[in-house]
Amino acid sequence: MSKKFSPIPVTVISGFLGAGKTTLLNRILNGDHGRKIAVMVNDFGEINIDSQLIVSAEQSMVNLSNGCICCTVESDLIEQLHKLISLRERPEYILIETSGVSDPSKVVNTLCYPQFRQQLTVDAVVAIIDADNFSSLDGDRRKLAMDQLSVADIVVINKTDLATTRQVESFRQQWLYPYARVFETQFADIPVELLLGTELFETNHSPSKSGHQCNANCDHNHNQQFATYSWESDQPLSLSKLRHALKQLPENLYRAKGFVYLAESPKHRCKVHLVGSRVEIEKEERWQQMPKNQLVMIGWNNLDAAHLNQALENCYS
Ligand SMILES: Nc1nc2c(ncn2[C@@H]2O[C@H](COP(=O)(O)OP(=O)(O)OP(=O)(O)O)[C@@H](O)[C@H]2O)c(=O)[nH]1
Repeated sequence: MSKKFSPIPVTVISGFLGAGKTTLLNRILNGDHGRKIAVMVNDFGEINIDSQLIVSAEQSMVNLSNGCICCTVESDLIEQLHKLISLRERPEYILIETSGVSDPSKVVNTLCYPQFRQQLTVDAVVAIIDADNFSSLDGDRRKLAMDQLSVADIVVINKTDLATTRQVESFRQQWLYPYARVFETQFADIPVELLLGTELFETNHSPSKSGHQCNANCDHNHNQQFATYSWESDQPLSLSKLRHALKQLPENLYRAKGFVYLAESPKHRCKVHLVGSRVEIEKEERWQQMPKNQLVMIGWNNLDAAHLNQALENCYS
C-alpha cells in the first residue's frame, strides 16, 4: 500500500428492506460511469441472495459475512476494505450496499477510522425510501428507517409509481432533512453522475451544518430485532401454489427474496420478491447450475420456522 494513491471514494447505499437498493446498485453498475467499481454487499439472511441479484460482470464483488453490517460484521467489513485497497489494481470507486436492517452511520464511522484516512473518502450516503411501504412501518422499524434517512446526503424517494403525489409530498415535509439532495424515482432511475463523485458527505459535515445526525453509537442489535428464515430445496414448485402461499404469510414477515425452480418453466430460474404485501415472481435466464429453490425471509417478533417450512413444502407441484 502506498500513500501516493489518492483516497478511493466510497458511496454507502442504505434504505429499509426492499426499498430498492439492489435496483439502484444495478443501475449504477450498468450506467455510463467509466469507472472500475468494487461492490460490497451485506445480506442479513443466511444465503447470499443480493450478490446473485447484481447483474454486471464488470466490477469486483465482495460478499460481506451474513449478519448486520452495522452490528455484527464490522470486523469483516474492515478486513475486506483492507483487501480492496491493497489490490494491485485498486478500484477507482467503492459502493457498499448495506442490508435493509442496517444503520449506515455505523458503516460511515468505520470508513472514517484513522487506518483508512489516506485510503478512503466517504463521497456520499444514499438512503432509499420505499414510497409504497414507508408509512406502514411502525415502532422500531419506523425508527430505523428514519435513522437511515437522518444520515443521508442523497435521498431517493423510490417506487413513486406505487404512491400518490400526496404521499410523496408528505415524505418531503415530514421526514427529510433540508440539506439532503432529493430525487423521486421509479425503479431508482437516476443518472449516475448525480450519485457518484458528488463529495456531498464532506460538504454536509462541515462544522457550519447543524442538525445532521451522524450518530455512530449502535445501541441496538438487529440480529435480535429482526428474524430470518432460509429455505432451500431441489424439488419443483407450482407457481399458483407458491403465489397463494406468499399471499398467506404472517404479517410480521415483511421481506422475502430468492430464486425458485418452477414446474411451469423448469429450464429458467425465476426470481421472487416479496415486500410488505406485494409479491413479484419473474422469469430470468436459463439455469446455469442444477435447478433449486433458495429463499430468504425476513421479519420480526420471531418467525415460526416450522410453519414457514410447511407452507413452502405445500407448494411442491
Ligand atoms: N413498482 C416498483 N417496484 C420497484 C421499484 N424499485 C424496486 N422495485 C421492486 O422492489 C423489489 C425490491 O427491490 P430491491 O432492489 O431488491 O430492494 P432492496 O432494497 O435491495 O432489498 P433488500 O436488500 O432485501 O433490503 C423488487 O421486486 C424490485 O423490482 C419501483 O420504483 N417501482
